[in-house]
Amino acid sequence: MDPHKRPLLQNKSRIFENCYIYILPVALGKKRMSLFQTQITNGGGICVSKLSATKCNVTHIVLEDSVVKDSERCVRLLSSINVDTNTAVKIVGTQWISKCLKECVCLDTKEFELSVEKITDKVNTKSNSKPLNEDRDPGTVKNDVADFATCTVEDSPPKKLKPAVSEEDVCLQSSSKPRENSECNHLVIAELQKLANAFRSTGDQWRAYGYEKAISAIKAYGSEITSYEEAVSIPGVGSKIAAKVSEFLASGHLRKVDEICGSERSQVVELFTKVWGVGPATAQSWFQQGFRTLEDLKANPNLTKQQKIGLKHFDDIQDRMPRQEVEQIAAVVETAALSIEPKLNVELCGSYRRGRTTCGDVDILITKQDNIHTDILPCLLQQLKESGFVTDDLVNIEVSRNQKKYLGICRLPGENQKHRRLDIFVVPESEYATALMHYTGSALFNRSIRLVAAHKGMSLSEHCLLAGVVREGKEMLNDGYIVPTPTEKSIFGLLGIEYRPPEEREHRL
Ligand SMILES: Nc1ccn([C@H]2C[C@H](O)[C@@H](COP(=O)(O)OP(=O)(O)OP(=O)(O)O)O2)c(=O)n1
Ligand SMILES: [Mn+2]
Repeated sequence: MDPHKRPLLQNKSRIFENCYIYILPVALGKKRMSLFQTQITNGGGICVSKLSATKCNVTHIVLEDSVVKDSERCVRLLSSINVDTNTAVKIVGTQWISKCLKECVCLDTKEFELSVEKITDKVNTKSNSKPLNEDRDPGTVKNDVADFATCTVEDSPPKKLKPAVSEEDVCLQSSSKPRENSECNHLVIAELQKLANAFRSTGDQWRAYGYEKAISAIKAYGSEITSYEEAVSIPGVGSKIAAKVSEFLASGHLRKVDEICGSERSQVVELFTKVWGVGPATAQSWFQQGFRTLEDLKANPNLTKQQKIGLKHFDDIQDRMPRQEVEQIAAVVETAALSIEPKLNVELCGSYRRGRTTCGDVDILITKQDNIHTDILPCLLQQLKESGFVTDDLVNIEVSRNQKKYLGICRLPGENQKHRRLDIFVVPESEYATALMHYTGSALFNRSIRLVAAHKGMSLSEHCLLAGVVREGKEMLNDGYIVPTPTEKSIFGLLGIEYRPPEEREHRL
């Protein structure tokens, strides 16, 4: 499925309307449980947390897929909750929810259902042909239901469970081994990242984007992925990448990584594209010409000015800096800017504003009030170069409509300081919020929020938010009109989505 065409959660219709769903927490981790609950609620359904109190309303009981497949275990678990076989309650696997979400409809449960007759038969056989729960002391049944069915994932496991629930089930409820969980996801992510990098360096941006989106989604998901179904249920992970996750879970290995990343060519091309100013085509042609190492490249007479700078500071630029250093660099720029014009607003954006502990560069947004007519950026750069702080220009001042942008390299004064990438953006007051949002990112978040805007007949850029935009395919039939956006919150409001603080913009919407 085209990832751009996948409906966003916010746009999902009320697919679970009239569904009263109880999810059995067994074998579901906290994160997964809450993900399902959120998705059901967003889809207009009701999550029933206490089966005992509302059982007459429950339309669906959802069990983890592995549990549904193990009928013996189902018998044990269901006999400990008060399942009334005479009601039309459907007992389904979690895959039902995943598929409904994926296809945006409330699918028929047949394919995912556990037949109640089948269970009743089994239970009856086990309990000497007596109907479910009939041979049990009503008090015991009540306690089972209270102990088990009211146990939400936040609760600690019931202290004393009746024999109907095994020790194993109790352990699974608390989603054990969180350290191993994240380790396993990290390993999968590392393999997928290799593929993303390889695709990017060969110029296959579309595929690289697909992998990066999936990586971001897996990071956001958090709990251990244990199956293909679970992987594919994560919004942002398509069937092909879910199959890779599943291959890795089964073998600890991805054949595609060997195939794509194993060759000398791919390793060299990937290294070359890390040099600032080098794209996939250039990197490939250098490989073709026989260059293999960064040392080799220094002897290449065809390097551009930017590539020479990128090569000279390669190690420093690759290194991510701590937040404190970002603050020190920003302070130097702010002091210089305010010495030129005290009314300027200087703000840090990029990964720093999103709260990342390390940053690849320093992104500084300077907002200039309409009554300031000084051409700030050239004056600022002159000052920063005279003091020796800015050491190299990568791109001289670029003008885009009302905004100006500078990309370069700087270094803090003092011993052992590294060269760092510095970006400065100067924007007018009217474009402040859209620019702040754009340069805060992340790039993935920006893409997804722009997509939301497009779905609503709007267009969002670093310059402005346009409404009344009419598109036919990629063509703009009507450019629309600018809607004032004084703050970031106003942008979220106009797009009809809940405000997200910068720390929550690491992943797509
Ligand atoms: N292709 C891109 C590149 C950038 N940006 C926006 C979002 C980024 O967050 C912001 C700054 O770009 P950076 O490359 O500096 O990225 P970050 O600051 O997010 O990360 P890093 O720590 O690597 O600098 O610009 C974008 O929307 N699309
Ligand atoms: Mn940055």
